[in-house]
Amino acid sequence: MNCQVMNTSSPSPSSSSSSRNPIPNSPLLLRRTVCYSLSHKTDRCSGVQIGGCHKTLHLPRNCCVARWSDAKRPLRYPPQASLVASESKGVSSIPIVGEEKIGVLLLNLGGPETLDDVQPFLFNLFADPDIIRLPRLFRFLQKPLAQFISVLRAPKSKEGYASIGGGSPLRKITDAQAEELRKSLWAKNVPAKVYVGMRYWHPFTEEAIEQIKKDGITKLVVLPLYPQFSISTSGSSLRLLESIFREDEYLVNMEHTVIPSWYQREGYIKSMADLTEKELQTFDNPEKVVIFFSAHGVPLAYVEEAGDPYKAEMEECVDLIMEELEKRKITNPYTLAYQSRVGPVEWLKPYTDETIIDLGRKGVKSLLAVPISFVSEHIETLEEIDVEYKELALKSGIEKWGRVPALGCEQTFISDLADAVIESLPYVGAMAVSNLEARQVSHIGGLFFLGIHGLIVAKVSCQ
Ligand SMILES: C=CC1=C(C)c2cc3[nH]c(cc4nc(cc5[nH]c(cc1n2)c(C)c5CCC(=O)O)C(CCC(=O)O)=C4C)c(C)c3C=C
Ligand SMILES: [Fe+2]
Repeated sequence: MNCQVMNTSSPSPSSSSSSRNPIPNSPLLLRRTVCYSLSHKTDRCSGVQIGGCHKTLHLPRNCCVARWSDAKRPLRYPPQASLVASESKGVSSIPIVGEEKIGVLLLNLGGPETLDDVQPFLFNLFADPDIIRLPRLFRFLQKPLAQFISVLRAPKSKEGYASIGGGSPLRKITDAQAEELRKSLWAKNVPAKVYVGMRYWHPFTEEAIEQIKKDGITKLVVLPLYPQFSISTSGSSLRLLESIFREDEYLVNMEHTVIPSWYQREGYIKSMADLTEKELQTFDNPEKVVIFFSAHGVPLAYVEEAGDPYKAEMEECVDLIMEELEKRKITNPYTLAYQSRVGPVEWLKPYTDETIIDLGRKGVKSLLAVPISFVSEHIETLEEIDVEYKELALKSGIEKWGRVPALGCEQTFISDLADAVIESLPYVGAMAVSNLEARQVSHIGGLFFLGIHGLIVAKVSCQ
């Protein structure tokens, strides 16, 4: 087993928010330091110890975690391996690099494809202990509770899905992203096969894993399609993967790298800034538009009690996009709020609906909504933002409403995801043509070895 450990301590991103223009008296985004610096590592591959947090982790030997926070660190390339495609560059051929067969597993939430799927989809979601977190003693209630809540919520959910065409577009879009990512990897001389594994609907993660085994993949890059990490999204999918891996001899011995979050990547930030800049031009007075970042919420206890880094990552992400816009002389006022709350508990604040009303009251006339936690269109962009929040905004005195589209298959974004994959493959990274090489930046993504569970614990315990 070849292991490599790099110091990935993550410096706070430089910023200049003082010169920007957050909205007065509204929830502002001035925080810029993110914790979970998994920074002091011992250089061992088996039972890796990670200090710097208040917990020590003992982790399996064949899993790496790639972080993207320190793009200026010296590059350490392991010995080069030659890239050989197994067959012609066809979709169906299984990629081989040297002796390796490379796979990329994209993780996403999944969505009901028909209205009949809605209730069973909701059951799967609410049966997840990372979505409804019950005390250990009450875990036996998880499934009955999931059944009860899913039946209760189904009519409202169905109405939403009916209004966007009778089902979620998430599968189609994720499949298209997978195909574009595959093409981009091949174009960069990394012949990899790309799989999609959904958490709550088809194609389930278990199905993707079966295919990965059938294909004899030897190196796997796990890439959640959530830019920011949350216990409820990437965390849940990684926890599931961990349990699947633990019980399977093939998987236990397969090298795999996890990319836990990637909101700091230049390509992602640039793509978000590009789309925002373009949409601002559709307003009569672009400089007067309030840029309204709307992220999916999580219950407050996730952040305050369980240590979910989601809020910190979201705030840093917004800062990075605004910094990029500022470089382009775009210094609009902006704010961040959280949408899509479910149930009676308190969620991350400020809430999107309350913030819209507040902005209307303060005399804001033009608003550009930027969906920030999603990379695909789905019910929360197409229905909640485009219909519900737009209607609320217009009622609240906002006259001009715009919305930045989700990234989907946007080219810079997909190419950057491909680079993220390449940089997480040490033996491929040396040979592949990623933008990183073109920029002559010394960095392979900061690899360190960590188990998936360790990752979740580490992410959470370092808050
Ligand atoms: C960053 C993204 C997301 C976070 C964080 C998240 C947390 C979270 N969600 C629920 C409850 C529901 N989510 C639903 C759908 C849904 N959620 C996300 C993303 C995040 N969820 C996506 C991409 C989707 C799929 C949309 C689609 O097109 O199908 C739903 C179902 C829809 C509805 O009825 O509103 C529920 C319910 C909780 C409780 C939670 C954090 C604990
Ligand atoms: Fe959700």
